[in-house]
Amino acid sequence: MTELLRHPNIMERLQSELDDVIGKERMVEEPDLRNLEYLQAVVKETLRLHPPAMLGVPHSTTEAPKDTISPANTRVIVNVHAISTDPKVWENPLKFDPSRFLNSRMDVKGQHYEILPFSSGRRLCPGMNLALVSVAYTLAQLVHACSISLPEGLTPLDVDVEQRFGITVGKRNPLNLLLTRRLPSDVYHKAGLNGIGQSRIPVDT
Ligand code: HEM
Repeated sequence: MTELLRHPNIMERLQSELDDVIGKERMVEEPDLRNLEYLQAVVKETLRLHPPAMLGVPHSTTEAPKDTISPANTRVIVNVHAISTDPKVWENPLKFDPSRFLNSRMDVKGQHYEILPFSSGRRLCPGMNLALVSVAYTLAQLVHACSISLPEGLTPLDVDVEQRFGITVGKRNPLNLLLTRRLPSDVYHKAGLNGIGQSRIPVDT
């Protein structure tokens, strides 16, 4: 959400994909996710530039792996963030640009070693599929059902980007947003979301 507020053109493109694919007469549903190519690209680009587990979980070798110089019992910590922002692999690596994942086979599921937000191999995150669906679904519903803007007087350049480092990385300070309805009232009513109106909601993502 922070990157979308910093890049209004990307927010607009995402919103227009949602309007094209879903329309404005109903909410996003889970089966829609596979038809939202740009949304999936936004999720992948977020995991590339802001992997929640910047440093993977430490592992150690039980025996010396073939063709490597590490002896047995070497502790290995993969720098996930360094891999997915490596300038030898990624053009403009620090730029938030979801379109780099359009028409690309590159995925985040541990098959492409250029981007490993869920790690890879037998200790791959077992919550990966749940996480990918939950993040895409939540983002799609928010962006489709709400116009999301900054509090009055703030510009995209003012959006706070400070991070809090720990086992996982998150935002240091909550994001202040203004959410307003953008679909006809009966759509919220049918979804049981009558409470959505015009309010400031801190979002910690
Ligand atoms: C965007 C969200 C998530 C990211 C980026 C993420 C990433 C990771 C990473 C990098 C690891 C370390 C893998 C390794 O040992 O090399 C991991 C492990 C793990 N994750 Fe996730 N995860 C996410 C969401 C979830 C969810 C939703 C669940 C459960 C519902 C989950 C459950 C686990 C568990 C149980 C492990 C330990 C697996 C093991 O040691 O074998 N994760 N995750």
